[in-house]
Amino acid sequence: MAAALQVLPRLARAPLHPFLWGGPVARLASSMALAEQAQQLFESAVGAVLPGPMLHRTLSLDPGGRQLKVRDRSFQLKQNLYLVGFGKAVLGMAAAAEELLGQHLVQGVISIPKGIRAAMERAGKQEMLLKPHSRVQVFEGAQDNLPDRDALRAALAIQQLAEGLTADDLLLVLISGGGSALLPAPIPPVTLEEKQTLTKLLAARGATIQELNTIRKTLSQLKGGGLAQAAYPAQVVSLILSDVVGDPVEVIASGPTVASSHNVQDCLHILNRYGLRAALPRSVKTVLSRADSDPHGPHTCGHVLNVIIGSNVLALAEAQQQAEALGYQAVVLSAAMQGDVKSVAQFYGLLAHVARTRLTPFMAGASVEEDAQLHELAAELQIPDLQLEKALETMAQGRGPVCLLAGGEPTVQLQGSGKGGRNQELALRVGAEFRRWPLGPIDVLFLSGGTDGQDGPTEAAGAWVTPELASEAAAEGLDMATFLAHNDSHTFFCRLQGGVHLLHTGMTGTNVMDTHLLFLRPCMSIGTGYKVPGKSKIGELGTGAEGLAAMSRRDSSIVYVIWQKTMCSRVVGFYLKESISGRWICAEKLCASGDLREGEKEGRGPELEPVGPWCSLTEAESDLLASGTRQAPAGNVMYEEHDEAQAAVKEDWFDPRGKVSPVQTLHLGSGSSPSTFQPAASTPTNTGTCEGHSPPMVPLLPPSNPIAAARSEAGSEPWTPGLGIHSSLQGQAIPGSPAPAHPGHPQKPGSWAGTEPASSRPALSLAANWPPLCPPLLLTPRAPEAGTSLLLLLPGAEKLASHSPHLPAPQGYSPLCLCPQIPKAHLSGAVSSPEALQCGNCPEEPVLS
Ligand SMILES: Nc1ncnc2c1ncn2[C@@H]1O[C@H](COP(=O)(O)OP(=O)(O)OP(=O)(O)O)[C@@H](O)[C@H]1O
Ligand SMILES: O=C(O)[C@H](O)CO
Repeated sequence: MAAALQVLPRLARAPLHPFLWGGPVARLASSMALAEQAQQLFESAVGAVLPGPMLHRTLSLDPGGRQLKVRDRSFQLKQNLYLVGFGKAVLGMAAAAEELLGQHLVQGVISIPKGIRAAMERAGKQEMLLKPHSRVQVFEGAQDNLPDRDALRAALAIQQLAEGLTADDLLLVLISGGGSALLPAPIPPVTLEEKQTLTKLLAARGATIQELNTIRKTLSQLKGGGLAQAAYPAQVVSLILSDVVGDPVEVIASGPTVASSHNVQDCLHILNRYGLRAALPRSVKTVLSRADSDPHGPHTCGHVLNVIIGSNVLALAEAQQQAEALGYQAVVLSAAMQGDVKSVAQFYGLLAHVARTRLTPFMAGASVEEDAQLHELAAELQIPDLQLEKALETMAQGRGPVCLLAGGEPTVQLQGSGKGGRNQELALRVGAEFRRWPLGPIDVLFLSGGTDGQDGPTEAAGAWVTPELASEAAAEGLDMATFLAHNDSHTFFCRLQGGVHLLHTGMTGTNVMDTHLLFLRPCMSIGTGYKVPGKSKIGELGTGAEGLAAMSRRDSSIVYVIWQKTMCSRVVGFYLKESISGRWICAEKLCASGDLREGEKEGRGPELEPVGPWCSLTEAESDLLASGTRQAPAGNVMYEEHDEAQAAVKEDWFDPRGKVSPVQTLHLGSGSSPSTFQPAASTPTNTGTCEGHSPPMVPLLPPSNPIAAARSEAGSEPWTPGLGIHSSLQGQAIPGSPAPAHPGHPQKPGSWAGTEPASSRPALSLAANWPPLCPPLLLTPRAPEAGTSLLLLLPGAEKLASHSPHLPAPQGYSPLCLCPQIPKAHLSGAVSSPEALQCGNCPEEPVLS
């Protein structure tokens, strides 16, 4: 006991890590499923970069309508305005330009992706469509983003228009991503087919867009400044929506109005790198051999103004704002995510793992090596603006759920002939990475989507995954590795659960690269269970109510803490912790949906909708958790084998309510401290759907885990922690009086009446009056004797704050001495605050007597 005496004051003073979920979490609690939130954020990102608004921000007419203003430059208008455009966002850009400048426009030609007009019409996006008798001629082509005959016809029409201009004319060039494929004009004798083959090969071998477009420019009449040269001596104003990291105007759509700074040596170098030099068609060799003597020199572009009107930075900023409004700590990791898709996936997988340990510091952390590995990976990816430290710091602040956002364009090296896209492949790879790293009781979701709405040659914009992906796939007999080996991510996601993981937006009419969203949401609720000696299985598993009842019985000796991993109301995994030894037991597939229906029959109150599949511990997680159960500490009854624990748990009775976030979680009431807290008159009820649900409960154990600290410092285990007080006891009679029927819950006869040890009484009494969802943690000595004090760790205001935006900033847990001299009256039903449990002589810091 002496050791404990030394520990306690320290415990009391320990700067407990606040686990704060601020006010906005209440909004988060509107309980949209994570996937819905992810899709909503993705859509908001896309919405922020729609072409019309961006064009209007850059262009204006002077009041007299004589001058066109482009940022701070002015151009004279005198029936001299022409327009050309090419790219995935150009239809909307042209519509906005026509809206503004229609009366001045003499003629226009645009080249846009096949089907985009019909898609916009179907979606009712009038603002993206040209007027019925528009002066702008539209060509649709480049099916699946590959240059074709239609695109070639468009390119020729654009070239013709440009070549016909005079020094009095002004050519407005609208450029966006996808422009290269939509403006193919190979230099003879290179044919369209030869150019197509070469670019396809380069892309498939993982060439970056910079490399790809260096080659394209050299083989094209219009790229690399060729269009500007064709329009000379007319004035040229290019409005560019960037889809390339860093917004390099010479790369976007292969820079048709920017002089190329590359030479033939650069091209040969690239072709060598991808093993394509030897097999080059003769025509390509011919053009390359002529290229250096006929460059599109810089002098040809002095008449050009190139202006970037938008990029994915804008999209990320909007999504960040939306994420914050949903209650997330949102950090933009980078707007320049690039590199091989495998490395990028590894980065996100490891980041989620490291992040998890920062968000749930009371659990085993990532090792120093893993941290270093993450930084190494980041360095290898050479992401110029990566905000990794900021992201990690944000998590370590423990202010609740985190959303990391990134933009960019990783590269895929095609090995197979499957159907997929960069985003779906990345998502699938990240899903596979999640399996490698134990993520613990935390909701994780990764989404990758192309802002153009079309990922590779597929109908989908991208996909989202969670750590459950591997088990979900296995349940449907889908082998992720095989699909990855064939670059068949789209087929994989189509087959998995009827395609629910796919992101479908249809063509968006814009294009600013890809968006990656990584959501990390601590999502545990907690309960206690117990082991009755002499029985071969866990007696009951459930919420704190059952745990308390169990602890109040002399014959129960071990409290288990059950972490439930939930996504919305759906429980996807369970973790049991033997709370004295701190060892984990994995309770995979703790229950099946059939059990729930069983519970329903028995009328045990609000039920979850059965929503399998139920378990999702990855193999790695299971192994890790199960391995902790092998060495049971002496004196504790432990399951030796993971399987046995699982079997026991499965057989057993449990209360499905324990698997749902409690119902009383939103707008619970207000008050400046636990003692003045006023529960709201009514609380939302569990409808069994996502609506009206709270965020999952916050953990009962304080994040910095004083128990572990006590244990390691004391070198012994004097405490029985984990006796949580659960809100479901609220309003119940306290021990000593006849046990009331728990609403919707069959009371076990005699489970707590009169048999509880003295040490449990304050907790039970307090529980009877404690505001919901404010469960204190009671530490009782292992062998409570008369006259023993207890240590009560009160979550205090912080827990309340997490559920009520009106409450002040939390101060952390406050330890409180509950001394045995508490008037008996206080233990018989009238206790309304922790203070009432003090005798008046209690020292400020708890002391064990
Ligand atoms: N089966 C596949 N699996 C994975 N990625 C693929 C697959 N097929 C094509 N890709 C990748 O998709 C990319 C082309 O996709 P997409 O047409 O969306 O191009 P994009 O880069 O968005 O086009 P742009 O930048 O011109 O707008 C290429 O990088 C290619 O490697
Ligand atoms: O068209 C292209 O070249 C790519 O989308 C990059 O802009």
